[in-house]
Amino acid sequence: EYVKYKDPKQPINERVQDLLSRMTLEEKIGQMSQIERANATTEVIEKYFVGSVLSGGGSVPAEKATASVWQKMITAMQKAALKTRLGIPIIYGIDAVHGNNNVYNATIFPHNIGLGATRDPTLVKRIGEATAHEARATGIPYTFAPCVAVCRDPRWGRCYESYSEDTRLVQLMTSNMVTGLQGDVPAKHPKGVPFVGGSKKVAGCAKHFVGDGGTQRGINENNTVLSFHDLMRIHMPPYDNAVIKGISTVMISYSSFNGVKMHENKNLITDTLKNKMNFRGFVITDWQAVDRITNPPHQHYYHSIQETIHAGIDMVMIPYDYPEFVADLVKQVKQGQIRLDRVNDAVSRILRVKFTMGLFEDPLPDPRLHKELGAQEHRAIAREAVRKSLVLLKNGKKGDKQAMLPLSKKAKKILVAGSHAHDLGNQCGGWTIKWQGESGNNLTGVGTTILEAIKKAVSKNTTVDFVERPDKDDLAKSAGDYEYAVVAVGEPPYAETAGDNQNLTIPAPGPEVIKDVCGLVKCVVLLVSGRPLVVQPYVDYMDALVAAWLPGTEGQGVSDVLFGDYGFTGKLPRTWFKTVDQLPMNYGDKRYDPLFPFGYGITTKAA
Ligand SMILES: OC[C@@H]1[C@@H](O)[C@H](O)[C@@H](O)c2nc(-c3ccccc3)cn21
Repeated sequence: EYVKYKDPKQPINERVQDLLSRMTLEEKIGQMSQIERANATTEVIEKYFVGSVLSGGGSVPAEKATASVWQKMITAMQKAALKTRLGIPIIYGIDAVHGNNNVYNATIFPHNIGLGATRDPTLVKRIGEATAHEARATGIPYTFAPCVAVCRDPRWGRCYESYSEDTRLVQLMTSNMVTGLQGDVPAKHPKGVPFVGGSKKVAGCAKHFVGDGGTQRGINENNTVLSFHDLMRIHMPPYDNAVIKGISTVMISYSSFNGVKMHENKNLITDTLKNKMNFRGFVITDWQAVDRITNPPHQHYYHSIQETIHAGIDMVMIPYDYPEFVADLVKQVKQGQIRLDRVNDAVSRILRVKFTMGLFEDPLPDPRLHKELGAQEHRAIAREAVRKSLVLLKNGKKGDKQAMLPLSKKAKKILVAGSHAHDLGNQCGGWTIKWQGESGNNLTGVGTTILEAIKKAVSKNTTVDFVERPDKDDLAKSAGDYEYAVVAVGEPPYAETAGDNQNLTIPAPGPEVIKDVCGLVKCVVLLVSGRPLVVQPYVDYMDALVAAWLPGTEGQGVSDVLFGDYGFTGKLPRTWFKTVDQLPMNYGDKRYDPLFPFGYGITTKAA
């Protein structure tokens, strides 16, 4: 018999209403549930009418799983969903935040702070497009990106996930990343209605709503204390850009605004984002965030469900305790403690996204896209992004006859030193294969370290010595042999609270390596970090200093610029402080005394 919601020629709102009218309460609440891959068996998907499955950071079907292994897993889950009474497809989500970064052999792009340094919106759009293709290569139609945080304090462990401290720069990059991931919204597309342009694009997620980058002292998930005016001036504008570009989903922040947990902030989620800004996609929680609005977590869980659903949450990321969530929510609706029209609104929004993105017509992964994973053209875009993200902060000492950079490719002998010279894990940072990332070279698959890139760039007659931690006395004997040294040091990989840091010093033995090597050999220091660090005490030792941020797998982007095939064009996306006791200190503050100001960057021409 004719089933309206299955007819793609019907208007989306009519398909939504028709399907909603056929659903039981259990089927509705199943759609509101997002569970973790590890327990998303076909039985669970069928029994709970699960609406969404996610890979938490590092959650993969198998170590070094190929694109086809990913697709097989998702296909099995999807077929289970399609077997349910109404055949509503699941939407599978993952954190593809700098490429499809959980996946072995994926192209790993620079993290957002580096993209902010490029000041190149069309590049960011192309990165979004490439990321969408690499996600679809693994059968994944939904990414929890872009993070549109405006990081106001680099002590925050997630500052590298923020494009900038400057709201307008974040807005510019947000518009372009959303468009790259989801596709260009058609002309006259109504503001706020979600849009995904077909099966090579993915649904995006603007996160973490709102003020995640404004917490006190940068403490992750903590309290953002601001006037409402300043919250709307500094942290809200990127969400308006995302909504205008048809963002499909918005993820709520663990943090609080003036002491109110964002996950139960009805005024901001419903009154502001949904009603005033007309966001028509779905609002999703962060991981176990309903549990975590209380301390200790999961206290009064029954009540927390009521508070968060009433605040405007539509989909709940309940990786493990979905049975309790579903039972509690069904009970509260049946007893009238949670209104059915709130549930209907949530489910309508979820269905609207699934219909819009064509999930009902195209529910299954497309094996023809396997080759998109780690494709050379994506690596070329990533390499371009690395080139444009590098910020040159010093280029020669006072009185030098000539600048230090670009380096000569024809030097007889050079030294490469430091913990970040030959370490892909350090180069990629957090959210890489594993949630926290990991130092070392056996994680990401295809990639080029800074050392490997340097070796490829120099002439075949150049000897390249790599000593990760040179001994000062040994070096003193051989220093004269080296025309110059490249010292790559910085931060180990980290994610979220593990990255919170109140002193922001360069981790040992970085400072010692800088002093030892640069004290004996002309040196350029590459700082590989998720944010500005304390460098003032060491700058005088250096002949040149480059902020490289977290460049990802395409290390040749670094050598391209070091050796002058391309000029330096990057500009600081955030203020470089002198000392941490100045923090928070942002461009535009009355008291502004940086080592290097927001927007600073020495430019050079290609040699
Ligand atoms: O990976 C899903 C989301 C991600 O999109 C969010 O940006 C991030 O805040 C986040 N933290 C956890 C997470 C935190 C602690 C333990 C386990 C998982 C999970 N997630």
